[in-house]
Amino acid sequence: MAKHLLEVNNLTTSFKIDGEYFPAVDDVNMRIRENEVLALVGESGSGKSATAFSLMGLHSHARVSGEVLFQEQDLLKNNERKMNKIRGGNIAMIFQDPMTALNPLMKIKHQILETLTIHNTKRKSEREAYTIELLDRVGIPRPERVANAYPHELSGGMRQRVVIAIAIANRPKLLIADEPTTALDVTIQAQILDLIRELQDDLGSGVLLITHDLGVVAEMADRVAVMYAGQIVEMAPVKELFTNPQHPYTRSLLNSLPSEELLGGKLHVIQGVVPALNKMDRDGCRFAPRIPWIGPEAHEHKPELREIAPGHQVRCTCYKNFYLDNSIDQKDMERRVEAGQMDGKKGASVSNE
Ligand SMILES: Nc1ncnc2c1ncn2[C@@H]1O[C@H](COP(=O)(O)OP(=O)(O)OP(=O)(O)O)[C@@H](O)[C@H]1O
Repeated sequence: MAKHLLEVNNLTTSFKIDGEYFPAVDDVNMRIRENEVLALVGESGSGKSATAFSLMGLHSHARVSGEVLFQEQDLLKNNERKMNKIRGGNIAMIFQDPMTALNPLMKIKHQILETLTIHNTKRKSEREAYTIELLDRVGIPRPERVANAYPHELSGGMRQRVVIAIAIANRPKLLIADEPTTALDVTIQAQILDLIRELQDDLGSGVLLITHDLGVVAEMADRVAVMYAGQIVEMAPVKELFTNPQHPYTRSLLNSLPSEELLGGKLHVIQGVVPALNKMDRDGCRFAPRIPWIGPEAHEHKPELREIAPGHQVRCTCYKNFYLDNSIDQKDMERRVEAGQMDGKKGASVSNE
C-alpha cells in the first residue's frame, strides 16, 4: 500500500468571537496518499476552507493545534520562512477566484517566473522557456502572447489555467484545490476539472479537493470526507459514499441532487443551516437540530467517527434511525457514478430556507 503523503491528526482551528475561541475545525483526522484525490465536501460554513488554510499555515489570527505531517515534518511547527518554501513548492493551492490569486499589476510571465525563482528551479534562460511550456501545458493557446498579458486581459477560464500553471510549476507533491471551478461557467468548469485530473495523473500528486458540488466529487474523487459543523461526519471511497451513504447529512446532500426520476419532481430538502461557531452544542450530535423528528435516544453523546465497513466511517448512531421518503434510487445512483455522470451541479446542497 502506498505511503501517506499527508497525515492530519486532531487538527483543531479556533476563531475568536467576543473574546472567546470557538473551533471551526474540530479534531479533524485525514490521510491522503500519493496519486489520490480526497474530496472534502459540505455546505457553506462547515469548515472546509478553514481546514485548507490551516494545512497551509495561512491562518494568522486563529489558534491552530494538532499535527499536519508532510514529508516527515509537522507543518504546524514550521516557521513562516519554511512554510514559504513549501507553499508553491511541494504543496500548491488553487483557489476559487483566480483574480484574487493573481497580481493584477504583474504580467503573467512574471508571476510564473516569480514562483520558479522563489523555488530556485533552473537557470534564468531555462525558466523563461519553461514559463511558455507551462502555459502551453495547461491548454493556453498562443502562450507567448498570454505570457505578456495582464490578468484582466484574460477570461475567467484562462485566468484559472494560469493559476494552475503556477500551481504545477514546481511539480507539487500535494495540490489543495478550494472550489477551483465554482466561479467559472459550466462548460469551462468541466475543462478545468479534466485539466486538474490530467496533471494530477502526470505528477502523481495527492489532491485535497474542496467543494460543495457533488457532481465534481463524483467526477474527480477517489475518497470523500463529508464535513458538517467543523467535524468529518462520514468518510468513504467515492463509490461507496454515493451508493451506500449512511449519515443523515450525507444522505440529505445526495438526496438534494436531481436524479432522472426526480427531475421535475420535488426534491427532499432538510431545513436549516450550519450553526454559528458560538451557538452550537458541541457535546451532542451536531446535525440533531436539523432532524428533530429523530429522538434524542438515537444520538450519541460526543459521537466519534466509527468504521462500519473497510474504509467507511460514520459519526453518531442516528444514521440507524434516519429515513427519507423519496430517497434516491440506488440503481440510478450506481449507474451514474459508473458513468462518471453526476449532473446535479445546482442541486447539491441542503436547503437554507
Ligand atoms: N477569520 C474568521 N474569523 C471568525 N470566524 C471565521 C473565520 N473564518 C471562518 N470563520 C467561521 O468558521 C466557520 C467555517 O468557515 P469556512 O469558511 O471554513 O467554511 P466553508 O465550509 O469553507 O464554507 P464556504 O464554502 O462558504 O467557504 C464558519 O462558521 C465561519 O463563519
